[in-house]
Amino acid sequence: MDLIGSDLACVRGQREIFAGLGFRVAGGEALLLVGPNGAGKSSLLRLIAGLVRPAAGTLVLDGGDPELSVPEQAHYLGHQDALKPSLTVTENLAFWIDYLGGDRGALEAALDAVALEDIADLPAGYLSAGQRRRLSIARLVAVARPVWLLDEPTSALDVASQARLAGLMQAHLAGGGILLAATHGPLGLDTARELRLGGMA
Ligand SMILES: Nc1ncnc2c1ncn2[C@@H]1O[C@H](COP(=O)(O)OP(=O)(O)OP(=O)(O)O)[C@@H](O)[C@H]1O
Repeated sequence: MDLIGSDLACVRGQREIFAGLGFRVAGGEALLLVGPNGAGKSSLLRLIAGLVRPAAGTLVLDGGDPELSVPEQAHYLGHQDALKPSLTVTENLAFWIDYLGGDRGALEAALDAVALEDIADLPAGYLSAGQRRRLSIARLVAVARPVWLLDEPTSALDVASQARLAGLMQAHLAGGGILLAATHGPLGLDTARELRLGGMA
């Protein structure tokens, strides 16, 4: 399986963020999007996730499910945690599993994977920033999708949680998954390639 972007261009607010951008990421590979603030790392992830329309270019998941779009085969972890504060940890994850067409039987193991099982009954509104992020990460574990799009996934995570996330990313790659992550620092992946985006500092 290969995620292939060709000649992609992105325009936001009538300003060209990037143009002529190409990349290919194979199953089992990670591509780190690096570059200064405003370079377009988040924009590229949002474009692949189907949240921003490309001004030009094509994006295909070669070897993916031809019945599904690229966004339907991708998990997008953005800056917003997309949780309902009045619902518990378990209820939030159950919502996401249903929404993403997953199996609720995967819920408990996913909470364990992000070490939230002890606060499973707490409303999400009471969670710390790092706990909220871990709950968002749990949906990637609960519902299998071949492409992970992660925007600064370690933000708010403590050292133990960063190591746990690194383990989850490595397992995803070992299973043939594709990973693209925007980051300003190391993510604990030894073999990741980098795509450097330009732009204003
Ligand atoms: N909705 C929007 N409307 C107009 N311009 C936008 C919009 N969203 C982002 N931009 C602009 O697009 C450019 C790229 O932003 P983006 O968030 O993709 O950068 P980034 O590389 O992820 O930056 P950072 O490292 O700060 O997260 C910035 O100049 C930003 O101001």
